[in-house]
This record gives sequence, structure tokens and C-alpha cells, in this order.
Amino acid sequence: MNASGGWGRLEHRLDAIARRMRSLEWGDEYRRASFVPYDMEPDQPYVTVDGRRLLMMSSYSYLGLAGDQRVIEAATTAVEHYGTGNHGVRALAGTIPLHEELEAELAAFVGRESALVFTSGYAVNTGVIASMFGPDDTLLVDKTVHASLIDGAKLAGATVIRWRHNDPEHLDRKMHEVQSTGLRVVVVDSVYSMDGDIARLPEIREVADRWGALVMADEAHALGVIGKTGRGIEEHYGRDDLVDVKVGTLSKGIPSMGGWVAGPERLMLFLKYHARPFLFSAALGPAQAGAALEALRILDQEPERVTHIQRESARLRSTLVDAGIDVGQSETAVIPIICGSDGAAYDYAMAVKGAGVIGLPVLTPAVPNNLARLRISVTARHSPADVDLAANAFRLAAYQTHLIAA
Ligand SMILES: Cc1ncc(COP(=O)(O)O)c(C=O)c1O
Repeated sequence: MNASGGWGRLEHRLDAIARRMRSLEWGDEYRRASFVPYDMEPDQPYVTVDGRRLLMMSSYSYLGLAGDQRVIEAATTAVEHYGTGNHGVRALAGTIPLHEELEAELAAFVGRESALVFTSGYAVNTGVIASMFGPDDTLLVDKTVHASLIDGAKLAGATVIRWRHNDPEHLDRKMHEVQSTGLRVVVVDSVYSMDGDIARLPEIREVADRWGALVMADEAHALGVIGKTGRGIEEHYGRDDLVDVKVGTLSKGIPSMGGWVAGPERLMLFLKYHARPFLFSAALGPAQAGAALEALRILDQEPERVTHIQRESARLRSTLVDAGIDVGQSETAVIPIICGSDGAAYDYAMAVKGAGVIGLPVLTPAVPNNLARLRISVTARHSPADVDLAANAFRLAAYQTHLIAA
């Protein structure tokens, strides 16, 4: 290959990006730590890594349903009945009854008239935003919303204004900066994936209403996690009027793949014909649809899973805080352990692993400089004894790595 041609210039660009990632080179040991493959043990939440049995504390499977026999059977039945793929987009031979059942039950579960499922949460966020909004519109996004929402705004060609994380007063100030007369859309994550705090939605809604803005909330880390029965942010605040467009994923609490959007029937009809990832990409596979539907039904029938997550995560958080460990603003199953530099987070993760627990580091640029952390989450599969074991490991490793004073 000619190094002075296109490939050489690409190499140059990759080098520049690697340098921007500060201390680290591509694929160094810090970053490799996040890509370690885990073998699932039948007695989840334990995993095997390099022949060692370790307690997994960084799973997104909040409801503990990954590996649930009922969910596996539903996926298997769907494959036996419909095959392994849908071989078409939803509008052209790709729709199976499971999609429509899943959409109807999701809509009912999150308290909306109608819902649509896509093949990922990323596809929902980019597709919904890019089809609904355009260059005249302004998206006012919390500074830490998920990247897929920002990508959607870029695709829409809309103006993006970022406001300080979870700060409704700052949002109000930013409203003054909007120049165009198009739509204003306030975008939040219901639960922030790296901090575990909950959007201050009643106050945010108030600001939005004052300015005639729509509110869109991403429930990816909220479904099955917050609200008494896991219905997400509106149930958490005991309101049903906080969100105009709800979106979410089927790959976290719901142990499948796919994403969803819920709202008025008219909006879903519009999205069916305008959201490009829905219209121009193959439909959600039968196994994924079957698994998601079964898991949603289990969530509906077993709200004690949600209670368990909330009780045990509160207990873990208070043990860590009592030990002097910084867990930021966490108030959900997602608990960050803030370490500082990328190196500090890596050393801490290794010490935690030495104590028998997996807590995966999240490094820059995924989080701001000097706020590298371990991202911990409590699931319905963690028994109180597992949580105690994890708390001890986090405490011990914090002493060993001088994260807290002995
Ligand atoms: C808040 C949030 N939204 C959307 C997504 C994307 O969902 P998916 O993985 O289904 O594409 C994620 C997943 O990482 C997420 O954390």
C-alpha cells in the first residue's frame, strides 16, 4: 500500500486521535481490560475469566433475566416457528405477529398509546430524531446524554445546544440562546448510564412548558430499574405527563437486542414511513422479539425484581459511602466508583479483580478528564450475600490502591 496515498493519510489521522486520547496508545492494556471475554456460569452473576470464578458487578442485565429459562424457551420457540431471521424490512414481508404483540405490550407497559420496535436502541435514537426534526429545529440536550441521541441530532441537521448536566436552571438560560423559530426539543436520559442519577424531570418539564418545547426521554437504564414496578421515570415521579416521546432499548433490563419508541398513535404511523432505520433495515429477529416479549411479561408479573434491585443497590451505595468511597450522584442500580485518572481506575479495577470481583473501568474519553471510574451495577441476580462480598472487595481494593486512607 502506498504510505503517501490515502492509506498513509488515514494512518496519520489514527495517530493523531490516539495522541488526543492522552496517556494511552491504541489497544494498550488499560483499554484491553474492558474487552475481556467472560464465560457465563450457570449460577449467574458469577463468570469465569482465565479459569477463575469471579462475581460480575458490571452487567447491564439489571433484571437478572439473561439466561432465564423462560426467556430462552420463548426465543427458541420463536426460532422454531419463524426461523432465524425475518428476511425483510418491516414494510416488506418482515413483520411477524411477535413484533406487533411486543409493540402493543410495550406501549401498555410504559403508558403510551402506541410503540414501535427497531433493531437497536441506537437505531431508534438516530432514526426517530433524524426523521422528526430538521435544520430549523433546536435540540437542547443534557451534556451527558447518550451518544446516539447526539448522532440523531447531527443527522437531522438540527442546532444542538448542550446544557449543564441535570440543571433545569441552566436549561432555562440556554433557552434564551435559541435563535430559530422551529421546534425546541429537550432531550434527557431518564437514568444517566455513567453516573446513575435520575433526570430532574418535573422541573425540566416546567422549563420546557414555559418555552413551548417537547421533551424526549431515553429510558434505556430506567425500564425495569426505577418506578415502583419498573415502568421508568414517569412512575418514579408519580406523573404521566412528563415525557412526549419515550425511547429505550431491549438490551439492558430486557435481555435481548432491539430498541423501542412509544408515544401517540399518529407519531408511530409517521415513524413507520419516515424513520429510515425502521424503513430501510431488516426487522428485529424472531429470537430477539420472542425473548423481549417474554422478559417484558416477567417484569410485569414479578415487580419484586425491581424492589430487589432498588433495595440492594441502596444498601451497596450506603456501604461504599460510609467507607469514604466517591459514588458521585448515583441514586439507582448504576453506581460509579470515581477514581480520577485512567491509571487510577485501571489499578483499582485490577485490585478489585484480585479480590474476586469484576468491576469494569470506564476511561476517557467516555467520561471527562480525571473522572475515570468503575461502573458498577446491581442486578436482580445479586443476592444480599453477593452484594456484601462485592462491598468488601471494593473496600479492600480502595485501601490497597490508596483510593481511601487506611
Ligand atoms: C442511554 C442509552 N441509550 C441508547 C443506547 C443504545 O442502545 P443499543 O445498545 O440497544 O443500541 C444505550 C446503550 O448503550 C444507552 O446506554
